[in-house]
Amino acid sequence: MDQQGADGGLTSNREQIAILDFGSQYSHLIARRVRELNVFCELYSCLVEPQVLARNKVVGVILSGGPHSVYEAGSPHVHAEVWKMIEEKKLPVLGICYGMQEIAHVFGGKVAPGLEREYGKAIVSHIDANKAAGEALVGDLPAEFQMWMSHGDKLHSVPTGFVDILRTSNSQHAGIANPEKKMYGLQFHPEVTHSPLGKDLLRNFVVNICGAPTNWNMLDIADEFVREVRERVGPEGKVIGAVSGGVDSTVAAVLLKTAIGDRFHAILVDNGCLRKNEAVEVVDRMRNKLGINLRCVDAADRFLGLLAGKTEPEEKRKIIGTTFIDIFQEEALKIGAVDYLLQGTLYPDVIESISYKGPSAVIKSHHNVGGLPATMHLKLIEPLRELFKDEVRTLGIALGVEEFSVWRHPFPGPGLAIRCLGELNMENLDMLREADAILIEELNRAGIYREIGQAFAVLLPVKSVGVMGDFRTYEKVCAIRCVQTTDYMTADWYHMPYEVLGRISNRIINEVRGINRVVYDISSKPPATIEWE
Ligand SMILES: Nc1ncnc2c1ncn2[C@@H]1O[C@H](COP(=O)(O)OP(=O)(O)OP(=O)(O)O)[C@@H](O)[C@H]1O
Ligand SMILES: O=c1[nH]c(=O)c2[nH+]cn([C@@H]3O[C@H](COP(=O)(O)O)[C@@H](O)[C@H]3O)c2[nH]1
Ligand SMILES: NC(=O)CC[C@H](N)C(=O)O
Ligand SMILES: [Mg+2]
Repeated sequence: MDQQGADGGLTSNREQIAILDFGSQYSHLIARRVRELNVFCELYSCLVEPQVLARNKVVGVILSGGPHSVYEAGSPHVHAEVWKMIEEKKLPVLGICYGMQEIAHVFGGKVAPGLEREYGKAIVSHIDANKAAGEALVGDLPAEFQMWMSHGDKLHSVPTGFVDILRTSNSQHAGIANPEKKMYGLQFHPEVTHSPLGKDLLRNFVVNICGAPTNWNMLDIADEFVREVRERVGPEGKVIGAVSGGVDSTVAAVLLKTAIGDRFHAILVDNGCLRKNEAVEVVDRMRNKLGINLRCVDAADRFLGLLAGKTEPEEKRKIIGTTFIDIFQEEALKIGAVDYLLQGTLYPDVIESISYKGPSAVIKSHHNVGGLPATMHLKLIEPLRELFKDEVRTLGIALGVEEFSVWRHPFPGPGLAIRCLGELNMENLDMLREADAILIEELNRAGIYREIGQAFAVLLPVKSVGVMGDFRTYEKVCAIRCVQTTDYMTADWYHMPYEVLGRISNRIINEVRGINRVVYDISSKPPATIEWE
């Protein structure tokens, strides 16, 4: 299990590939690709201190791309002590784009602006005279292959001890190698899907050249976690956990229950902003299907009382966030002698706070992980801290969590409070609950629920005129939002078949009193966000 050190660095006891992030938009993708090879890796800031890396069992290093130019004053560079460590431990290094330019910069090559910027597909071929030098990295790739480029700077001469191994029509230096030092550089991005053989190339580096173990597999992780929790909590210790019925907290709860049985107390808070029948269904599923000791705290009136008259999205979130924690602490006191709190933090949450770019601007307050109040004395248990969302899903399946829970779309903690725009009241929330239930039912009926990353209805604080059965109506507008996404950081609107859209619209207008118009949201993220508030 990862632990956060005093200097903010992580410590893990697994052999790993360290990815140093120079701020590329693809850095997370490098991590994803390496994980898909069943190899454990972690993302670090490119400015990582040597002692942070030294605490981990690093078997190889990947330098990511980045927006800067190595020759500019103030551009980021790997710590000299880290380079020293790499050389002393003879760690293999793969530099990608800026990463290759960094290798060139450090080892005496020349990097300068190219005549043409190069974005998009490029055909890469081997440099036959240096075949032996590139053998370990690209020896098994065909004579020509397609890779994705995204750069403006270029290598004008190779660094000392390196030779060119790959070229494109635009550059003699598309790939460089120093096989003695096991150091390689690539001008292109093997991590993106537009580089079809990129995964083979990465496998050659991490598995063959670095010798990283390919044992990152979800069942082993589960066993390891269960052992660690038993040790940490001891034979008597109790743990409480906030469990929403979403995939993250469900998988985390199953792990805790396996580790300590009924000494794990799961709590579902009904904040009045859950979906139709949700509290009843989650309790039923958790207790009866998964055997988890879960209690529902009905706090709908308390939340709605505090939210009355509030319309500003961030204010709504803050009220809900703090009230969740208040309830949690009250429940911990009732149970008594609870030392630990289970959280469903995922790896992307951790990455956000360590990336080179630093924590991004706060768009929505949920992005602030670790915003727990100082008055909270519970110690954290975060079993999913090393995992990406799809790894959590794989783990859920391996642990026998039913498909329904595993594939559920994410549902935000503040729930319908941020989908009922403007002022909240029970009448509007009930309207939204009905519309949302119809939407989800129709997506399931059409067999397209799993094609969509997230789907929901939004109740707009807008009225429009309609005509129903010869009467004038003046009622609310409901927006439907369906997006396709893998990481929820970017998203495209889902191109929903017209017949399904038609059925959803008809049913909502006919069946939900108070709504007389349905519109479909066709905004991507960015510039929109997934939620409306
Ligand atoms: N109604 C709730 N009752 C108790 N805990 C909750 C509730 N809603 C959210 N939480 C807590 O907040 C955490 C973050 O919520 P989040 O929605 O990101 O995760 P999730 O609900 O587990 O999964 P998903 O992202 O798939 O919805 C949850 O893991 C859970 O611990
Ligand atoms: O637990 C949460 N608390 C929140 O306050 C919150 N706001 C957004 N989300 C979820 O985050 C993902 C990205 O959403 P946005 O594009 O709207 O930022 C989407 O999956 C959103 O549903 C939240 N989750
Ligand atoms: N994608 C990158 O890493 C770009 C690196 C550098 N800024 C260039 O334009 O060449
Ligand atoms: Mg949720």
